[in-house]
Amino acid sequence: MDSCLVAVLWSLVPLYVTVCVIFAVFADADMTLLWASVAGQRPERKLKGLVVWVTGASSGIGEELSYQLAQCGARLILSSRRENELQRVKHRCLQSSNLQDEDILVLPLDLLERQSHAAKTEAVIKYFGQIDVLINNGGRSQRSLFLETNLEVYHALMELNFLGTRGSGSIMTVSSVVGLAGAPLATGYSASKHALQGFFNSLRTELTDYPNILISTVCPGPVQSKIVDNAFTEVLDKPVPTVGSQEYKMSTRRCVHLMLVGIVNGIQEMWIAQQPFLLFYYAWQYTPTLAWFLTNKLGKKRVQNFKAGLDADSAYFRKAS
Ligand SMILES: NC(=O)c1ccc[n+]([C@@H]2O[C@H](COP(=O)([O-])OP(=O)(O)OC[C@H]3O[C@@H](n4cnc5c(N)ncnc54)[C@H](O)[C@@H]3O)[C@@H](O)[C@H]2O)c1
Repeated sequence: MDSCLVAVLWSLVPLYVTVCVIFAVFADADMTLLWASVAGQRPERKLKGLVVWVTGASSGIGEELSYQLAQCGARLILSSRRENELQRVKHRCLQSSNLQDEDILVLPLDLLERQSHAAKTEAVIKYFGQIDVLINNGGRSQRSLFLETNLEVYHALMELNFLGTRGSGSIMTVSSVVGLAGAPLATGYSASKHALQGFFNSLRTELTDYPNILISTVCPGPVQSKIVDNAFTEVLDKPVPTVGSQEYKMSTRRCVHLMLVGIVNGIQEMWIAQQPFLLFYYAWQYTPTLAWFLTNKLGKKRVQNFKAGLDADSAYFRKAS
């Protein structure tokens, strides 16, 4: 190789190392999504007037999605099981945006009652005449050890997170980091998210003749929400005994902003997480042996903490006492 070219390449090494260090410390999403958030289409320009259906709109990520979509001028269908909570979210959407009452349809829906979904969809089409974006966000997590968990819990997780989430149209589906990797205490949850990834990754390719249909999958790491309060345990309807502070997790606002950037820029898979979780995604993708080493080390602590009665999430990096 020409010695001049070698010298130029060597001179670029510090720049490359600096970029990598900055990414490793500050990045909270994959590079495509971060680039789109800096140089891509703006959600407030692209979402105005679109009809967007959000499931799981009564709390956490879905609630924040509703507020940011309303501020972008999207017309909304808000769905989850509790109508009073949806009315509360609608009220706040109207207060914080220029939308009118008729721009937001509150449509209570149980994702487990699949026989009702066709009628609900017809109701939306009758009301708005179209659905531009469906955001499959509703779901529940899990905090229990496989050996202690009833089969009904696994059935419920697949019914809700996977089967309750199928649909048609332009679809954004909220998966998880555990849709790409595994995590102890979440065997059924992780399986349901892997099923989602497999289903939508296959469907996306089947629909390549329809380039206007975007099938997009979001894989968030830990995000502030009610997810731990609402998680399944080893027995159906038994609440999680210890829910620690969620404050160390990524803010819901930031996660949702990146999700909207992703959808308006046509990004098919989005990784959204603070460090060190984001680096973990890359480790799983490019260095599985290292990823397994880390998973086994951290996962062991997570199980020990859980068995000691600590909140498995906030105690993740602490030793059981
Ligand atoms: N918060 C996180 O750390 C995190 C990380 C990765 C993925 N996710 C995913 O994000 C999505 C939203 O979760 P969240 O963190 O906002 O939790 P959350 O518990 O605050 O919100 C979940 C929403 O889903 C709804 N829901 C649950 N069961 C339902 C049912 N049977 N029918 C209709 N609606 C139902 C709830 O009412 C609520 O509105 C979920 O799919 C979750 O798996 C969350």
